[in-house]
Amino acid sequence: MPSTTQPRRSRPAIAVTVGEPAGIGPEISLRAAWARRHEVNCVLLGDAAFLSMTAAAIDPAIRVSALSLMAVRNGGLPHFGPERISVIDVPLGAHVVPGTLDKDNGRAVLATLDAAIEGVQAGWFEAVVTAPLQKSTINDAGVAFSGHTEYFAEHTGTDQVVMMLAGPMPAAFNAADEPARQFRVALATTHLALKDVPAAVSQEGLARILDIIDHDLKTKFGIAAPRILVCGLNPHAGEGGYLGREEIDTITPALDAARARGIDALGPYPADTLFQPKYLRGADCVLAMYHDQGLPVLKFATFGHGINITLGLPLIRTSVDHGTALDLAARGLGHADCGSMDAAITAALGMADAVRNARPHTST
Ligand SMILES: NC(=O)C1=CN([C@@H]2O[C@H](COP(=O)(O)OP(=O)(O)OC[C@H]3O[C@@H](n4cnc5c(N)ncnc54)[C@H](O)[C@@H]3O)[C@@H](O)[C@H]2O)C=CC1
Ligand SMILES: NCC(=O)COP(=O)(O)O
Repeated sequence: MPSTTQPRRSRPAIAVTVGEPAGIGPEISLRAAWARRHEVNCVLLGDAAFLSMTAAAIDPAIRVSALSLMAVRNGGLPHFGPERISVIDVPLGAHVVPGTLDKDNGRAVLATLDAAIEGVQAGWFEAVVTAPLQKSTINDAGVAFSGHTEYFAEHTGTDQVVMMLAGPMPAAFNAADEPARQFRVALATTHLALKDVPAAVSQEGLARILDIIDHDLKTKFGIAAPRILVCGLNPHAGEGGYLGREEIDTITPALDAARARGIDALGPYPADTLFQPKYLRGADCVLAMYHDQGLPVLKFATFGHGINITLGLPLIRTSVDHGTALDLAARGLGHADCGSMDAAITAALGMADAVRNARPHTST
């Protein structure tokens, strides 16, 4: 069966969940969807009346068309042109005061995630991009929730996913003759109290995480032979066992086993000295053991242009590298930077292309 590169659909449809309504998510979603409308059909999932009002306040030229979820279920996604942004209406529970959280809106935020998953599974969307939500508000609404990453895993029946953030590699970390590269940091554990991290790092878990990173970098990012550098858990990667034994008992055996399966994974490296050009030049991804071991470094280098990607899902999900920025939302529209949302949309399109091109098809 011949396999040829499949052209991108002229205007692919992706779902954009607008996140916490009192934060900057609705604004950056509308701005990015409007700015990119000729290239991509960003279908917003949120409260249509609230988004129409917000759109009018951002720019009266923005046109919004409300769709009911039921109508899309029955008739599919209508093929509107780029002169308007489609919004699938997921009504909020309470009036929105920018910058002020209201737990009565928590469940509606979750309902946008459910609609996005349904839409990808039904073939309406090629990918999902999520604007930031407030994890505490969902919990205040009575739903135990630790993040999109875990929610998408659970609601797609996926046992193991990997959170990876990525952004442009700082110029100083590139050789002069080298093309621009991405700086990627994946996490072995996600939203977990620090005291629970050591017990959550296991040989079996690391095996699955390394397999997912290797697989997804190949299939969704087109990297033929990904090299993954792995951090230790303890200071100085355990200092030969004197500062902790996880490197000896867990991480090193997991890396030996991964290499035996053909995965190019090296380490464990002391995390405090790994993030320097000498190591990063040859790496496609760094695997950190926990959230605040890897993400401060990545965000220091790329904040505002970085993205968050969930690897291992049966769908494409990208997100911004920042949170709800309630402080900015409280000040009114026009203060939030859209760079990360824009990058998340670009990445989702690129991943959708890679997946489409990897699929064998017969020319007719
Ligand atoms: N993907 C998601 O849903 C994410 C959600 N969060 C949630 O966001 C909430 C707030 O988190 P924080 O730690 O306060 O981080 P935050 O990213 O909301 O804010 C940190 C600082 O960065 C600034 N900032 C953030 N985004 C910006 C933008 N687009 N343009 C300009 N400045 C920006 C804010 O004004 C603030 O000073 C938490 O509930 C957290 O769980 C955090 C990260 C990702
Ligand atoms: N620091 C990243 C973050 O908190 C985003 O989490 P998620 O909601 O994408 O799972």
